[in-house]
Amino acid sequence: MQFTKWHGLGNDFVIVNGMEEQIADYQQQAIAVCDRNFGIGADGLVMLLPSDIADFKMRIFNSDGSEADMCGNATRCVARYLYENKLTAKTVITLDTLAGIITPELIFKNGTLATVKVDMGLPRLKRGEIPISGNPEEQVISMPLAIDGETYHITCVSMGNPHCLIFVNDITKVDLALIGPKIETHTLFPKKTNVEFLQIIDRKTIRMRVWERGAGITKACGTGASAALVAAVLNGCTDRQATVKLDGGDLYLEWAANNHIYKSGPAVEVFRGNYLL
Ligand SMILES: N[C@@H](CCC[C@H](N)C(=O)O)C(=O)O
Repeated sequence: MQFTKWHGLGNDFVIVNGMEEQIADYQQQAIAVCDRNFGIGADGLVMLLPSDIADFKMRIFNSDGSEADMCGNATRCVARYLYENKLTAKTVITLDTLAGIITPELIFKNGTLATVKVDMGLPRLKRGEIPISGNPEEQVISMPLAIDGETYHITCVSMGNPHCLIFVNDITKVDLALIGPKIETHTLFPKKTNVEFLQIIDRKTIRMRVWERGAGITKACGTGASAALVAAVLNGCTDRQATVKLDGGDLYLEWAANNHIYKSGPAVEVFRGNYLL
């Protein structure tokens, strides 16, 4: 199986052109290739497939084999992969995902790729859309949640996939590996959730660390950074444009007047190879 290894701020993916490669079971393949000892090593497997409603279909599988609805960092990598491998000549590419049509745009300056800007679509705030148990019409903004004797104030946002965001005064004091899985698998979240801790630096800067559903601690999360901006605005902490500083680097976010979230950042190819099935 021919593959290419990419990352967006250290959130890394094995990208496979599913229009060329035949894979019997994507979930099993994701577990195998993502393994950092026995496989290629990645946070997720991205399959590129044909679509009737967009330029391409993107499917993303977490390292535990579960399929995710969307992946913000992967969309930037996929756009650059498609363009540089001449699978499209377009610089604005539509991707059919389980979260709807997502549109990355390659932005060049003086002939060199400067950034990839992604129209991440609309944030969804109702419990029923995220999903969170309880009244499906309600929003969850700074709701107290007690775990192991500690009370966290959670704000929940879907960017096609679920995010539970928690503001803290000092992010270095958060034991993400301990608390992340407890919130991910809490009974409030019927489809589990991604978990983000946020420290507000100023009205234009957020520091974020993430525990991802199905992948654990990762260096960055594009849907999570998008949800972080929404949560920060809803809690009155930042303006509608902010930099989200992740362990792997910075993403630039805007919650625009059309209510869409726009996210800009890098996409890097690391190596190509032939995986022996
Ligand atoms: N790293 C991604 C999100 C990947 C999917 C997530 N773990 C889920 O299960 O929802 C991003 O950059 O958005």
